[in-house]
Amino acid sequence: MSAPIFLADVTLTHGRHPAVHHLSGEFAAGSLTAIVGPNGAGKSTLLRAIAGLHPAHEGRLSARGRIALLPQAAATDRQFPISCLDVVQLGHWSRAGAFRALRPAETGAARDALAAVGLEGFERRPVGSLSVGQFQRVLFARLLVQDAPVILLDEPFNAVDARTAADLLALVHRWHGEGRTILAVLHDLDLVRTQFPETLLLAREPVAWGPTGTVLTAANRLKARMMSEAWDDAAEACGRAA
Ligand SMILES: Nc1ncnc2c1ncn2[C@@H]1O[C@H](COP(=O)(O)OP(=O)(O)OP(=O)(O)O)[C@@H](O)[C@H]1O
Repeated sequence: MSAPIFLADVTLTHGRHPAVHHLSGEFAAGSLTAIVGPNGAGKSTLLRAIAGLHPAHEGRLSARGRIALLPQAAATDRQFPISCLDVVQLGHWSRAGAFRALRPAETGAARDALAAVGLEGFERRPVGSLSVGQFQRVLFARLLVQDAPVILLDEPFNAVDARTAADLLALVHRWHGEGRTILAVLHDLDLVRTQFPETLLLAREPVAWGPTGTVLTAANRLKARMMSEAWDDAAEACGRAA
């Protein structure tokens, strides 16, 4: 089976400023990959590009099939008055469209998803009233409803307690067992070592990509740190080609 996500010499920029340089490779179907690297390494930008939310400045990025993205919690505004059930039901939109009413089975699936993340009885609660961990559970319920073959998670376990992280990680493993392709941006390297078979170490340029044990070596991590210390945030794209 061909890879659902394929990148050939991809460069991503914000305005003229580079965020990801010259990334080539593929995420194989059914793979479970951690994306790690220093702050500002381009990890979120890469996920958004794969999700089709950020165009490639150079190179070719192809992503096949439906893709579900869990954005970083800090990027999510939940001050508007919307219930947990409504947020989860938004997961149906890519298939139902914005204009037809949801079928009873779809509402049922959203209720089941809330129950599956431990939030039975939270259907009518406004999301603004939830704790950080409870809201992250709601977003995972929305991913369950999206039922996408490719799932992108941006720092999914940030600021959640150990029990919530364990429950959400179990869902990630369930999705992996179902053959979905999963990419997760993570900072906890112990978690990556024990739970994620593949890793991409990014420092705007790729440092290493492959089996986690071969990527997270001391030498590669030092290289990533040195590359991040050498960043010139005012640089124009694209340094290597210039
Ligand atoms: N909307 C934006 N406009 C301008 N520059 C941006 C924007 N978003 C990100 N950048 C810049 O692009 C670079 C990569 O940012 P990105 O958020 O992808 O990094 P990251 O690896 O996800 O970082 P972190 O671990 O801190 O979340 C950074 O220098 C950042 O300042």
